[in-house]
Amino acid sequence: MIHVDTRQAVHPDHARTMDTAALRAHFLTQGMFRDGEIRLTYTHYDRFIVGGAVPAGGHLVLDKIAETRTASFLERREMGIVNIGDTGRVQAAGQDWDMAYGDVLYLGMGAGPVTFSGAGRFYITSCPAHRALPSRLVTVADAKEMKTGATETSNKRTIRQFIHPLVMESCQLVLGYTTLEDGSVWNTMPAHVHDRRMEAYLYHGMQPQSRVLHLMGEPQETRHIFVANEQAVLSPPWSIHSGAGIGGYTFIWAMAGDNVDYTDMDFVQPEDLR
Ligand SMILES: O=C(O)C(=O)C[C@H](O)C(=O)CO
Ligand SMILES: [Zn+2]
Repeated sequence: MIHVDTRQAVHPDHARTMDTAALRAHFLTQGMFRDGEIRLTYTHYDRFIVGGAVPAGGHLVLDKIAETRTASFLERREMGIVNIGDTGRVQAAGQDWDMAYGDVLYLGMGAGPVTFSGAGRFYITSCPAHRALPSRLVTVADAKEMKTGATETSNKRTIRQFIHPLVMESCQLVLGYTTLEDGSVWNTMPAHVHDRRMEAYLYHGMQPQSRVLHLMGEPQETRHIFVANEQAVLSPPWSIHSGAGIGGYTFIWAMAGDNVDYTDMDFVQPEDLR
């Protein structure tokens, strides 16, 4: 079963008038990981798709969805998959990849139907592509690792870049994940925006009772969303995306837009946030 939820793009003037329920309805995705289901959210920000596939020992096939009106999902799209569960298998274009926890699989445009199996919990990201590039499994050992932040500022963390120009080629998709050190709570502080690219944050590895207070909005009109384990926030190009957690967490960041330059960020210092 494939379920798709569509989110329209929201103007920042509209977003600043929203109450909590409206902010959550437009920018938070919940319940993506359900046994035996593929559940996707299609956002009109850069036509990005996020979702989950949990085969739970069976097989799930992502072949096509009505929303793209294409013969197959990947006909004009590329995909990045992260396994946040136990070992599972992905098959596409006549190839099989066994994915351990934390592995990332890039599937190029035209790879055809995608089959998920095993004990994996697969986080799916996808955006339009303009040419077919080779599919590739990127393991944790292949990723580019960056240590950043400090204990004194409660934001010491490791950023791992997987679908990134320093590691491999993609059309629009840039993806990796960031893990907080014990005792550090803040991600992406100082905050930034990048009007050239939208971004999505999937938070995982959290205790069920834990929450991340995710900050969004224009830098001088910030809002917050309380996020639970395995929920994602869609970050419009005009929005900061930053958060502080109660307890440890990892978040998968994925983006698409005009460039694949990870360093293209307009920083906003804490004293300039409102
Ligand atoms: O911890 C961080 O800082 C991040 O992971 C930042 C994201 O990668 C990001 O926002 C990239 O644009
Ligand atoms: Zn960003």
